[in-house]
Amino acid sequence: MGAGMGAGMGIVLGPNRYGKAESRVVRIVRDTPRHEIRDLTVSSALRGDFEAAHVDGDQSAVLPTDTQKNTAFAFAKRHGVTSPEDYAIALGRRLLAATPAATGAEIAVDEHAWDRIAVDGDGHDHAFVRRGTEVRTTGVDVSDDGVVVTSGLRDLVVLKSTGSEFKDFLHDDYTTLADTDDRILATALRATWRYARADGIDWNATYDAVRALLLSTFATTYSHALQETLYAMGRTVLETHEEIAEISFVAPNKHHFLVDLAPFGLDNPGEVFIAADRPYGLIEATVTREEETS
Ligand SMILES: O=c1[nH]c(=O)c2[nH]c(=O)[nH]c2[nH]1
Repeated sequence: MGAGMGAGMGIVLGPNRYGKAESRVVRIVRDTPRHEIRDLTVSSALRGDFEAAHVDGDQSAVLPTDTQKNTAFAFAKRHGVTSPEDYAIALGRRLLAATPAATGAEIAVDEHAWDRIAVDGDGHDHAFVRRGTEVRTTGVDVSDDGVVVTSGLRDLVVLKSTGSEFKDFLHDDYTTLADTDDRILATALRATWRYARADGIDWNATYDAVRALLLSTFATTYSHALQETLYAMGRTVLETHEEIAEISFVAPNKHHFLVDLAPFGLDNPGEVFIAADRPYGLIEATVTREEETS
């Protein structure tokens, strides 16, 4: 009963809980060249006797939601993520133990599944494709001039956990970004390619072949920038498919920021990242044949 609130009016605090929702925790295991990825959305909530925080504005029993978030990232390193269940139990126990007023800690973990990109029949060591997000697209223009087919895909989400750098870029007074020799490169690719003709094309086989080329080129090309990766993918497609006149890309740079775990006595050599939602870089490029531009 909240003595300090609604005194005499019969108003009391009902059920309540609080926590940090949807921390995007990405854990890379990189003890060997064959990396593993666990990609989690983690939410925590504490329940218990937090009446004083609501009724009296007294935060002394409240473990901040910011601390709950920090613990989620630190535990991705300290405890590791062998399964969402094991990680969630460890995190829940820790938050409960750290908060005397809590009687329960609820942890929800969504795991986003990644498959290794297949290159020559083998799963790549550090390049991954997100399971089940992509959409195949096509648009056709039919007129007296003929039929123009532009096909493609969107939301092909790919990530490489090494083999990507970004440095020696232009600096001005507002530049704060540090050079990096090793970063996560990830994007939700949108690619559209225009066919040079509409006759005699095996649409399904071509789609499968282009998709496979995009993936294998992403996986095997060392990246100096997303721009270079897009150009490499486009060039390979045009070199391999004479029936394709031009290919265009729209690629959000899905930033993964290394989490500073030093305050918790933990190093973080490229293992625990926060997957940022927005803002994101947006890189767009068309790769075409010389005759198309003249
Ligand atoms: O691949 C990249 N291209 C950029 O143009 C850019 N800009 C930036 O801040 N990071 C990156 N990464």
